[in-house]
Amino acid sequence: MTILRLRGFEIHKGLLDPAGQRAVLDDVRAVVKSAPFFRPVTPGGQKMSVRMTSAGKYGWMTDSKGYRYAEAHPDGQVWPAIPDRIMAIWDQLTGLERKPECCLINYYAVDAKMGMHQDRDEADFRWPVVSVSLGDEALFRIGGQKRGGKTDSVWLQSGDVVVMGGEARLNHHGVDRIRAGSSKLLPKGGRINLTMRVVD
Ligand SMILES: O=C(O)CCC(=O)C(=O)O
Ligand SMILES: [Fe+2]
Repeated sequence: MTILRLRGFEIHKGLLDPAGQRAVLDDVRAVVKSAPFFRPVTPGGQKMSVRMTSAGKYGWMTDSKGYRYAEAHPDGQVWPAIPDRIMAIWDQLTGLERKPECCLINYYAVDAKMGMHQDRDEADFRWPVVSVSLGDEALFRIGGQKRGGKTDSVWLQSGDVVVMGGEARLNHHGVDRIRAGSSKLLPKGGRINLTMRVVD
């Protein structure tokens, strides 16, 4: 197993083997059954291209009222628990007693992307963010703590897991594009990304 370090992010290449990816995908499907994907709208009124849902005490969401963590899905139901197998990835890579209270699930159709941003709606940036890639490859761009400036890009493949922590916790990052047809994991193509965060 190789670990790449890029701008302070740790990229664990192929942490999940194909069987592990399928098992995590089954867990994601169970979450999505009770908390269906929705299409979030930015505070500025733009529909995001990704579809989202969450597991855990909190879900991350955005609408006209702003970016925030919410204790209920837009349909009013509480979020399902973070599946054990997904939590185990957090345990393996961070070794922390503290557990994430949110696992955000993003679905990228092949034409979806995510603009450069920081993950900064959490209370304490000393806790890392752990990000799992499933399905088609994504061109992931990493910058610094300030907007603009130099960036580096890397293709994330199914089974890769990124740890965004330490000095790099507030580095800007985004997804420029998805490489259609690059994985057979999702029958209809596209990509799923899971990000685990400590919220409170
Ligand atoms: O899809 C990814 O790899 C990153 C997702 C992300 O940055 C986020 O949800 O905050
Ligand atoms: Fe992010």
